Amino acid sequence: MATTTQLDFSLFHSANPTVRTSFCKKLVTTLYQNGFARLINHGVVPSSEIDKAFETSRKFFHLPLSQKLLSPHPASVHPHRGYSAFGIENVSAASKTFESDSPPIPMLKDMKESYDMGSPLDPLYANIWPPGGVYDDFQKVMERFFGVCYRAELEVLEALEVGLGLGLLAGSGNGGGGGGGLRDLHRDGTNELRLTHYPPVRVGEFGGFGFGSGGEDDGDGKGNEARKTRIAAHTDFGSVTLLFQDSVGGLQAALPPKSSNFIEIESGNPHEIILLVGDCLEKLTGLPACRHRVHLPDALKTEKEGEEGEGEVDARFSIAYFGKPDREASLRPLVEGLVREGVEKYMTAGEFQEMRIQGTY
Ligand SMILES: O=C(O)CCC(=O)C(=O)O
Ligand SMILES: [Fe+2]
Repeated sequence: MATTTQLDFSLFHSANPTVRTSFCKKLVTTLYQNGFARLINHGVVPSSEIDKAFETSRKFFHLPLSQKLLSPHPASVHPHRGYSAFGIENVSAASKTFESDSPPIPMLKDMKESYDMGSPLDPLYANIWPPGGVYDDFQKVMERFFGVCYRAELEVLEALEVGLGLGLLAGSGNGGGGGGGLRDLHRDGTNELRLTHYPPVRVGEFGGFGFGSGGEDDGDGKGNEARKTRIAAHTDFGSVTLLFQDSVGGLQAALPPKSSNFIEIESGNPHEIILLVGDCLEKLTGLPACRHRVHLPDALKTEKEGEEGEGEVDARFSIAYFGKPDREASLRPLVEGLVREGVEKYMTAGEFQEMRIQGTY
């Protein structure tokens, strides 16, 4: 199994400026090389809050389907809020419509159910909570966790500013003058949080391992019914994703970042923050967006030598916090070398996200 390095985020809080700066540079180098980083000792999202969020998520998904459907994700793409039952969202469909330099992504059905929420202060979209009596603590716990993650996001963005040498003119934004900090573009907190539950599944149901009728890498788009995964390969739309996972495994990232070679991002423990570079951060800084998926864990791949892949992969729970630039923020690169000559107007983050989300459902 590949091993991916953990970075000690407590060094960012060091009183010694040299230690702090060198940590930030290491973070940036790691993200340039991998598109993701594993942060430990961060303290910024307390372990007790993470445990509580996972416990709440488990309780929510264990409710009867009829109860979960009382806070349904609308049939349209907006608002991206509420509960999506097993088989509703198909991430590879969205990824296919997006023009990128990544290899084409064959159609795979996602085996998951999820619950999405946004900022309680979002002026555009309200959250869709379970009605009274269904799960009364849910909203309180999730809103609190959302706030904690936003504070963590701002710290991560600050570390990136230091590591990239940005933000020297912090406060100026990036409205054409250049040189503003990343945090200036993330003031509204119009971010999203997603709880995901991947039910237990037989090993043989996964596509792409030479049994069943999978075959993820042939990409002919046929026989979709048989091609299943937990979540198909994609990049996240925003700037930084803070991901928390349990110990089941199967989260995989393309390494090198734009390739189709996937390595497993091991589950250290649920308190680790897995930091993924998203599309907007790539546009702003040139750090490569992390193409990732959740598939058959490496530890179970030996089963492909077995009879019919009859073993079972445990249920998996994850929590993803998607930090995004403000809707009005321009995606003009903050790194001057990336600014394209002749381009006068860059898309706003809101316009870009809209383009990406169309086709997800
Ligand atoms: O479940 C995971 O670990 C990843 C989820 C994910 O990539 C997403 O929801 O965008
Ligand atoms: Fe993702």
